[in-house]
Amino acid sequence: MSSAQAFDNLFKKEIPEVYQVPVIHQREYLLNGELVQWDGDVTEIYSPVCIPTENGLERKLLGSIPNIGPKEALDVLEACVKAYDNGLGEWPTMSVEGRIKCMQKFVYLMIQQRDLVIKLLMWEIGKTLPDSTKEFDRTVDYINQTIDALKDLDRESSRFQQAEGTIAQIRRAPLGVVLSMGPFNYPLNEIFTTLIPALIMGNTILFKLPKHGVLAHYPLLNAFKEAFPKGTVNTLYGKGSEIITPIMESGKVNVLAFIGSSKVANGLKKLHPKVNRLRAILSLDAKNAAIVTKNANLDIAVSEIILGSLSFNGQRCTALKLIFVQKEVAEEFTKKLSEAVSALKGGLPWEKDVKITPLPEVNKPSYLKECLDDALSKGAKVLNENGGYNDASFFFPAVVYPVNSDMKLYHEEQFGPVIPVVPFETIDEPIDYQVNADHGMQVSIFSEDAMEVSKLIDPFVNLVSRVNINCQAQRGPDVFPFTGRKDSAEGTLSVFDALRSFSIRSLVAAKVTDSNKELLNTIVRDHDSNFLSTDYIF
Ligand SMILES: O=C[C@H](O)COP(=O)(O)O
Repeated sequence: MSSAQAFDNLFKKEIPEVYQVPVIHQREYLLNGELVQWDGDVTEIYSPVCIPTENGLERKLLGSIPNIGPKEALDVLEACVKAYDNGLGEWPTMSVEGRIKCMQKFVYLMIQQRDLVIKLLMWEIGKTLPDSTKEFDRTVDYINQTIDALKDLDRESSRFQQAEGTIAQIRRAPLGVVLSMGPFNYPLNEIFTTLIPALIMGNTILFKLPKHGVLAHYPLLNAFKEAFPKGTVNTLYGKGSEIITPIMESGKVNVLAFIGSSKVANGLKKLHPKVNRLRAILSLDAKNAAIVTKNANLDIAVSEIILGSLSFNGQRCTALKLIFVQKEVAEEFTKKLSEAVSALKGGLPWEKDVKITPLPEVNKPSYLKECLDDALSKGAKVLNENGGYNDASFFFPAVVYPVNSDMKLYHEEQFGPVIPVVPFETIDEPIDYQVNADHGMQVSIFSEDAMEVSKLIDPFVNLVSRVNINCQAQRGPDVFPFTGRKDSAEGTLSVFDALRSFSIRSLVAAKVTDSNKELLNTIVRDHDSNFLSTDYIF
């Protein structure tokens, strides 16, 4: 069967009614608790799912969003600054209990929109039905876990610490205005891993919507409006260079919460006139390696590497983007890997058992082809059937072998369905790769030999922020810390860490005297009667 025949009908099938979504021409943005109507420029939003037209395959129009300008963006910023009011606003001074109640209302309203958001995720970013469903449900779980973690943190804050004749209560205070921006690959889940903890800690939020996955947030706009006090969450739509530049230049953003490339993150930080006053929580570049030694169980390695390299078509920062295989097992491994990749089903996001779907980034297929051409011209081959087949937004995964350090695929973060495989003789080679890389997020080591694994863990725990043994790389479970070294991250996210990242410890301290002990116990009881704690130090 030729490639063209294999995927001939990919975009020509009837789309079941149950997966259809309405065209959404959004004209509102959230400013100071109101859904303000926009009648200026708009940006049209297209799906990676194409439809046949007389001009050939064309991305389906899903709707449009406001394209606000710098003036409106600065109004949105001012609403955020005003709602924070130097930490004296309604939201930053609200009790923890009050903030939790607002967040619970938000979750309740969000869940009402579950079906529509899941469908929009499939249409807008091409994520499969199981993965879109998981993204939504994981986000709800994340918010609920965050609420529980905040209760724990608040209990901690109620206790006093005593040292050298001083007693102190260590409280967690908000930081100010948080600009939250994130990528298309987890437009809901990953953006909420900064937005939600920042919000619940009492900060006010400027939410810049992602380029793809923006309409999936439309059904949630009203939930933000209804659940939180005016000005607590405000939304921004438009070109980053036009609207984010003046916002950063104003110097009024206290925290930049950004998930994307280190180049953009550094550019944004530089715009701030007092960068020492800016906290940055960043999740950035990564080209995570897998290392398959001659002692690996190759079947486990293959199935985990397929998950790691090709889940959501490889469009994950945690994806395995370079596979090192020891020469003794390279032939057997690449054979098993390319057979397994050839068997993956390509299709539309809602189709049963489909693993490979159309890509939202318009230029991605041509970029991937460029990477393949570069590798092929330098002696590599595509090993699997249909590898690199491309039609409009669809690109079937390619296993490329043997890759070496002269090729783009060795260095660049492909963020797409291409698996470069590098043969190695001694373990020094993958270690050198990681030492010389500008990033350091995760590695996956495949070996059944405990001594070998043990020897490999030691260098890698100092080079990356997570070493996976006989499994793919990933961010979750969300209670685990998620960070990276070098250009991969700044700060740490996780259910627990994020609450700390988006707050600052603020002490209430006093000399230890009988009268102060009495005073402080009263303060703690007052705080606890408000809410949670039952433990006292005295
Ligand atoms: O794109 C980066 C995400 O943090 C990956 O998350 P994940 O490992 O849960 O797919």
